Amino acid sequence: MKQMNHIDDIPSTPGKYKSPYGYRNRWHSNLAKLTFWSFVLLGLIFFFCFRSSSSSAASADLSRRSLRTSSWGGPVWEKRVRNSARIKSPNGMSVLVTGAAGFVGTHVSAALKRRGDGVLGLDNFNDYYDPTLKRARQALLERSGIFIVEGDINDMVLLKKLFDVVAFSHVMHLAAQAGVRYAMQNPSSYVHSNIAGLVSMLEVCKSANPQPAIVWASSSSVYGLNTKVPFSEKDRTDQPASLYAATKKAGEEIAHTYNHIYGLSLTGLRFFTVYGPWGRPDMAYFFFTKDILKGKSIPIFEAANHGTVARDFTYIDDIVKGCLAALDTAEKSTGSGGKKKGPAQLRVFNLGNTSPVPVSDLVSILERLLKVKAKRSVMKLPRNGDVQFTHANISSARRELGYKPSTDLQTGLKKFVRWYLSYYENGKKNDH
Ligand SMILES: O=C(O)[C@H]1O[C@H](OP(=O)(O)OP(=O)(O)OC[C@H]2O[C@@H](n3ccc(=O)[nH]c3=O)[C@H](O)[C@@H]2O)[C@H](O)[C@@H](O)[C@H]1O
Repeated sequence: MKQMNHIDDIPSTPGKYKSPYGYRNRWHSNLAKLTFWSFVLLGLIFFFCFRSSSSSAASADLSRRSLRTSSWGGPVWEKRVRNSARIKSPNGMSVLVTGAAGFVGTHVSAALKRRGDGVLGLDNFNDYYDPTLKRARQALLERSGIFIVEGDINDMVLLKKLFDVVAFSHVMHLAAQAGVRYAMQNPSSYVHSNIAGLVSMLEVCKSANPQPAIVWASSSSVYGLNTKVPFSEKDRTDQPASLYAATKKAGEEIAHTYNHIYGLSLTGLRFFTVYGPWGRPDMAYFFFTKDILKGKSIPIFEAANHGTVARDFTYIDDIVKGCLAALDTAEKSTGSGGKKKGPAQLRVFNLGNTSPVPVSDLVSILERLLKVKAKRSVMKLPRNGDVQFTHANISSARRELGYKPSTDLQTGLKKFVRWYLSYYENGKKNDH
């Protein structure tokens, strides 16, 4: 009975249990609770440690993959690097060209090599557009003795190694995430390449001994919503219309900082819609050609009230001349051991053609060259970063670089179409 009573005495609400043994029983119950919660806590600690270590491994893996650096190093690799960067002409320079498998990078590298400069390429061969085109450009450069190291500009260990092996006098920094409209799809790739990548490059350059002079690709897009034409370097550039433009503008400010603090010689080139053979398949003139030939309709943008959309299309050979002149006139950086020793050169130039052409005229030229009528689908300029027109004032580049563009759109597109047909049609490559 007593037992029954005892069992009956256990209340449904434990806190209300009045133990006849008072303190001792409460102590036992507290100990049990403490042990239970300690196990729970330990379990949670283990769970979170495991989770965070596996997620940090995942993010490290992600960052490793995003660096896209293939294996490098060793005596054979170093010999290839040195040979490629070896200067062959008396007053030549040794140039590290980033983005060497890109459109402008390939042409600039080939032109430097032709005149006897030492050239080493660096490229991550990402798949923003068909990598087989980049590989074909690489093969082209290899035939003229240019080695392209496969790696990302964010890989500072690799960059430092390149400067350990070769004392580059110049860096032609063309590696970037290009394209105005793609910035809405993949914003972080613009931050990764155009901001973080630029900073990694400048960090390594500032510590290099000797510091190289740097020429790098900015963009006409920095003029953004500026309406004063033609665009002059003195015009405002604080109204970018796309994230791409904003990252290029940020690059110009970053260049100012590294020039100011470390004495790096820096020249930014604002390219205006560069086109030509071996071009970029994401650009309008390129995919218009492909789609006209396939009989597909092409979207031609127009501004409000049927306003004309126009670009100051600039032919690649003119751009290459501008790039080489910028390298040739670049003064030495003034710092050493990461410290500034005196004021250094800081420049920015427009490299355009000074004659904007409406996009509809570009299509008419392509129709004549391809002998195929385009299926035009005129549509409103989408609000995804495009500006209505660009027009370069090039008097500064003319004065200081001797820059004189000489190829009109008709002539340049003729050369592009000839290349396009031989590359894709005769070569039967259609994966682009
Ligand atoms: O100067 C620059 O700094 C930039 O130049 C280039 O940008 P953009 O001038 O925008 O070239 P691109 O896309 O070929 O469009 C050409 C024209 O076709 C129009 N366009 C475009 C696409 C379309 O479907 N229809 C159309 O009418 C479009 O509205 C535009 O009027 C580089 O890509 C960029 O990386 C950057 O370097």
